[in-house]
Amino acid sequence: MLFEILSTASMGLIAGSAYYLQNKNSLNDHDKIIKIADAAGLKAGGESIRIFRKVRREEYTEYVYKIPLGLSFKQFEDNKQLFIDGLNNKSQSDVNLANIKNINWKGDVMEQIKNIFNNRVMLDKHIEMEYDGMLKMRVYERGLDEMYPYNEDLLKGGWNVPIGCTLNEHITHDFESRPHMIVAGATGFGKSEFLKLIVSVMIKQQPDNVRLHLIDLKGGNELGPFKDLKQCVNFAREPKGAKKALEEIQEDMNKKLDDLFEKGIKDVKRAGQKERDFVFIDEAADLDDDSRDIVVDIARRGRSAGYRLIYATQYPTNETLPSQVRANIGARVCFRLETNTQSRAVLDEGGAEELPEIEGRAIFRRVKNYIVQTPYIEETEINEIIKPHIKEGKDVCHTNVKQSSGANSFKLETL
Ligand SMILES: Nc1ncnc2c1ncn2[C@@H]1O[C@H](COP(=O)(O)OP(=O)(O)OP(=O)(O)O)[C@@H](O)[C@H]1O
Repeated sequence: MLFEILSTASMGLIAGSAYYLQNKNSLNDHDKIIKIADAAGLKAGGESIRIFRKVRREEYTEYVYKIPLGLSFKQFEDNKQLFIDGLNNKSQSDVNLANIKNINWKGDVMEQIKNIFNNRVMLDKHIEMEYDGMLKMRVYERGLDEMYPYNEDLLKGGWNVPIGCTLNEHITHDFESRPHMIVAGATGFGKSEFLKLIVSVMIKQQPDNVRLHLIDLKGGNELGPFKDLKQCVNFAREPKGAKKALEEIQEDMNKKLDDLFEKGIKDVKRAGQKERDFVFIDEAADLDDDSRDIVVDIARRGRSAGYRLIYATQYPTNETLPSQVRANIGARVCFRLETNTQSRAVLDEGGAEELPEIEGRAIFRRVKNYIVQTPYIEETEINEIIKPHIKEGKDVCHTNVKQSSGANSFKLETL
C-alpha cells in the first residue's frame, strides 16, 4: 500500500517536472505564430497580427487574428509552410503517463527516467487557414494519417464517392452535381488505386445503373480486373482501341442528345433515366489528337446525356489537359507532382509539388482546395465487390495481372 502511494506520488512528481521542463523557455503556439508572421514580414506600418480569440477544441486549437490593413489573406497562405515548420521546430521529450507507468521501481529508476527524457519525438503539428474578415489558424497536434482504409461506412450512396479525409472531415464527391473529374499525379502516388476505388464504389452502389467504359493505356493492368464485369461496355488498352471506343461513345452520346432534344427534355435526369456512363481514361497523355478531340466533346456535352468523364494523367501539361477539358471539369484530384508548372496545369496554381511524398496524399479541388488522404481499398475488398457481377464463365482476375498481348480493345456486350 505504502509502495503504491509512493510510486503514484513519484509519477505525479515526474509528470509535473516534465511538464514544467518542457514548457520552460518554450514559446506557446500563439507566440510562435506572431513571431513567424513578423519574421516573414507579415506586418503593415509596424503593426503585427493581433489575437482576437482562441478556442480549444478536441482536435485542434483555433487562433483568430485581426490582420493589419494592407495585408491580404493570400500572403499568409503563401507562407503556410513557414508556419508549419516554425510550429514544429523543436522535438519534445516523450514524457507521457504510459512511459511513466512502465517504470520498474525496483530497477535503476534514475536511468529509466533519464531515458524517458532523452527519447525525443518530433512534433507533427499541422495548420489550416481560413479568412472570413479575420484570419483563422487551426493548429492540429498531428498531421493526417498515412493510411485511410476504405470501409463501407464511408459510402453515402447515390453517385457519391469517398475522396478522402482532411484533418477534420471526410470528403465525398457527387458525380451527379459535378460530372467530370481530372486525376493527376506523378508515378506511384496513388492515381490508379484511386480509379479502382471509384469503379468499385460505383459497382457497389449502382450495379444496375452504371455502365463502364474503361480505357487503360498503361497496358490494361490496372483496370483489367473490371473488364469482365456485366457493367463494362468498352475496354481498351492501347491508343487505337481507345479511339475506336471513344468514337462509339461519341456516337451513342449524340443519339442520346438528339433523343432528348426531340422530346424537349434538357437532360437524362429530367427524363427519369437512371443509367450513367462512366468513361475512365488512364494515361490520357497517350491518346492521339482525334481521341483527345472526342474527350473534349464528352467533357463539353456529355453531362446532359449522362456521361461522366474521369481523366487521369501522370504528365499534366497544357497539351494533355487542353483548356477546354479543364474548363469543363470542376473536380480535380491531384497527387504529388514533380513541378510547379505541372501543378498549375491541373490546379491552376502551385502546391502539388509541395505535397509530402506520401502515397495517397492529394489535393482535392472543388471550389476550394482540400488536402486529403485518399481511401485505400484492398484487392480482396475489390474482388468481393465485383465478384457477383462478373460475367458467367469468367473469373475474378487479379490486379496487376499481365494481359496477353493479343487482347487489345474490344466492344463488350451492351447491357
Ligand atoms: N490511398 C492510398 N493510401 C496508401 N497507399 C496507397 C494509396 N494509394 C496507393 N497507395 C500505394 O501506392 C502504390 C502505387 O499506387 P498507384 O499504382 O495507384 O500509383 P500510380 O500513381 O497509379 O502510379 P503509376 O502511374 O506508376 O501506375 C500502391 O501499390 C499502394 O501500395
